[in-house]
Amino acid sequence: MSNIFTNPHLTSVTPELRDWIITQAKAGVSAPRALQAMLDAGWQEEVAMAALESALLDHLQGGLAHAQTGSTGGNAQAAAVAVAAQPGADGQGQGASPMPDLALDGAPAELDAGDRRVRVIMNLQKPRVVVLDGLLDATECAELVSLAKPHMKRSLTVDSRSASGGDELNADRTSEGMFFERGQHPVVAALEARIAHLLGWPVENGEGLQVLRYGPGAEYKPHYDYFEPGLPSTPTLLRRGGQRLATMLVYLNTPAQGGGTIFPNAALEVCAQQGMAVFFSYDRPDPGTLSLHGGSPVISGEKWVATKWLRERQFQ
Ligand SMILES: O=C(O)CCC(=O)C(=O)O
Ligand SMILES: [Fe+2]
Repeated sequence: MSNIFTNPHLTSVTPELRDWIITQAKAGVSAPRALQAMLDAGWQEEVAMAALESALLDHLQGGLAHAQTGSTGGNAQAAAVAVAAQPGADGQGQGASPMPDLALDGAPAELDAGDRRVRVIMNLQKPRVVVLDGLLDATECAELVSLAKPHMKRSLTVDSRSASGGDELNADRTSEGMFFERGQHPVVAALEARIAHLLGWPVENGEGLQVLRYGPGAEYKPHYDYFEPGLPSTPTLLRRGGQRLATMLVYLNTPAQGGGTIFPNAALEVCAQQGMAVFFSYDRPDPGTLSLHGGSPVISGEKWVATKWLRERQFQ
């Protein structure tokens, strides 16, 4: 099990480690807590301290000409506090970083998805949730289900206690699932291209499409899709393209009863209807985005969905 945190010879700050440290600071995680996560993951204290200090100071010097961090050897905790106090890091969503989003200025009834038009059903600002209709047609939904069916396995979630970011069975998630590679079939590629077109976000920044099946009683309890700062598994997960920023969930069938997607902070339930999709985004890995969501239990029938998670950078 080798990763950026367990290599005892690592003496320089990699871009992934730097991003992870800065993400921690922006999410309000204190420098001592970030340091502890690195120590827990097996880093030598001097190396971890140096990485923390240099990443935060570099970041401050690049983005914050007026930051008062003391001497050039100023301590990392002061730097972390200064970063966390910046606009966009305070839960107000003012960050300059681009986000995947839909072109909904002017309240259009339909959006261009490249090879088709999709209808806009609902547009909520906070949490950011948009419901679309017609992202897939019934034939495409059925094709995705039949391509996925032979490969379905009990869904796993990331084991947050493991620095390797391994998967584990989770009682909160009683669905079955599988992942396609990007572009693995024409119908997968078509959906990926539509999502990229609608959101202005490169296909390459998307994780492989995940298909889930829920039988009667199965559910996915409320959770966040972003990788929680400070957990041992997070640095490893962030290496593959940075944070998750948004989710596009497409309903591949219409369950007879139950199986909607709930957003408890908005008291909202999006009903699962074949071909419709719910998009939601989270501009920082923080509950303040109100992006808590879950798949409510299927009462009768079954539920099939496809999930596309969008990363900050190219997912590999
Ligand atoms: O099935 C649903 O409605 C939610 C699925 C979900 O939250 C996920 O795949 O991350
Ligand atoms: Fe989710």
